[in-house]
Amino acid sequence: MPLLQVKDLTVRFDTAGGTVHAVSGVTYDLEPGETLGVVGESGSGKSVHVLAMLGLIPKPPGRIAGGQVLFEGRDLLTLPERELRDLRGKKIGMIFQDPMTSLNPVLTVEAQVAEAITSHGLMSRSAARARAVELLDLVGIPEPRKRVKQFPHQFSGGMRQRAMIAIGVACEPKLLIADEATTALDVTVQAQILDLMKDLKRKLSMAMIWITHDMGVVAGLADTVQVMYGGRIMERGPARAVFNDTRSAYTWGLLRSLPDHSEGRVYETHTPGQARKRPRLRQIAGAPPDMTDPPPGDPFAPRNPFAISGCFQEMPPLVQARDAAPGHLVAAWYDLPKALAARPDLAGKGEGA
Ligand SMILES: Nc1ncnc2c1ncn2[C@@H]1O[C@H](COP(=O)(O)OP(=O)(O)OP(=O)(O)O)[C@@H](O)[C@H]1O
Repeated sequence: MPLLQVKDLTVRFDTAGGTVHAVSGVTYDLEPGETLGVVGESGSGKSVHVLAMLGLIPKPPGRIAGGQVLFEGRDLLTLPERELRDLRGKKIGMIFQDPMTSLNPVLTVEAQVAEAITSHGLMSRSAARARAVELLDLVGIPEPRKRVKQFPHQFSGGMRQRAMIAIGVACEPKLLIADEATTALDVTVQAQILDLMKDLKRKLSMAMIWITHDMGVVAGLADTVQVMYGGRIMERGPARAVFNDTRSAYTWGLLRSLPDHSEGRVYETHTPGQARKRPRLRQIAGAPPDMTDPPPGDPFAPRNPFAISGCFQEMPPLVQARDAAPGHLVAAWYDLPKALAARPDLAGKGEGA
């Protein structure tokens, strides 16, 4: 049985400027131990979709307009707040970049890690303090016995993020959700944290949802990649399939606009028949959509060089892509491999478009 089943999750924000269609009909399953990378530009609904399932969106202006989120078979959207609060941090760990939910500057790291455990009644205070040292060791903080007595300002940015991860995994959750958890870190530290996460995933056999705007970050970490745009899933599938046999023009655009530091990572950005050499970096032309009362159709259509007339009329369903790996889904009226074959100027061999 899947650990998490998200069914038709739809979230709206009722604002003075109109209704924001933040998340529309998001549907997917997450298996125990699976790592899902959720990727998309700012405003694509990545954060809101997880905040909504955890009962953390402000209501109002937010509201769940439909759907179910089954975690171990129980619908999180109808769970009493007290039970949901207990689940958060215990069975579902969270690491957010948001400073509001990050470390408390006036408490020692020990107090904060121990609190994450004792607040769920899992251990006595003294046992939790001993566990805090083990957890710092687990996340690769040197001299954990000494470090645990220190305050967050005595830690470097990377070490602080490791401490946040220690808190996120303190109760050995079944699911860890990380939202832009490495975005503020420099590239070297980011790579170290990603290695740590791969290691932890194995040791704790937990499932992960890793949210990022950077395709490069999920390469090598995620089993499954889910690309979101305009509050919808545009493409989803085994990571290798999404990177190497891309079917959504939006994913293709994201892969072409990877920053320089992603060069040399483990994936190749090509579709069959395309040159293997990475094209020169190009931003996706155009601006993200205004999600207030969006027009019908595929939200990416106005920015999509391969859009056909149907893209402007009706949102395509998310379905198995033709001749693709099992479970490789795409929402597109156009056929990207064919469209790229017909537009060698866009497929690119390192020349600018
Ligand atoms: N409190 C709010 N009131 C109104 N609109 C909101 C609110 N929170 C989020 N939204 C809107 O919901 C949409 C989805 O936002 P979301 O934060 O999920 O995007 P994201 O893909 O996670 O981007 P980012 O990485 O910038 O957080 C956006 O259009 C955003 O403006």
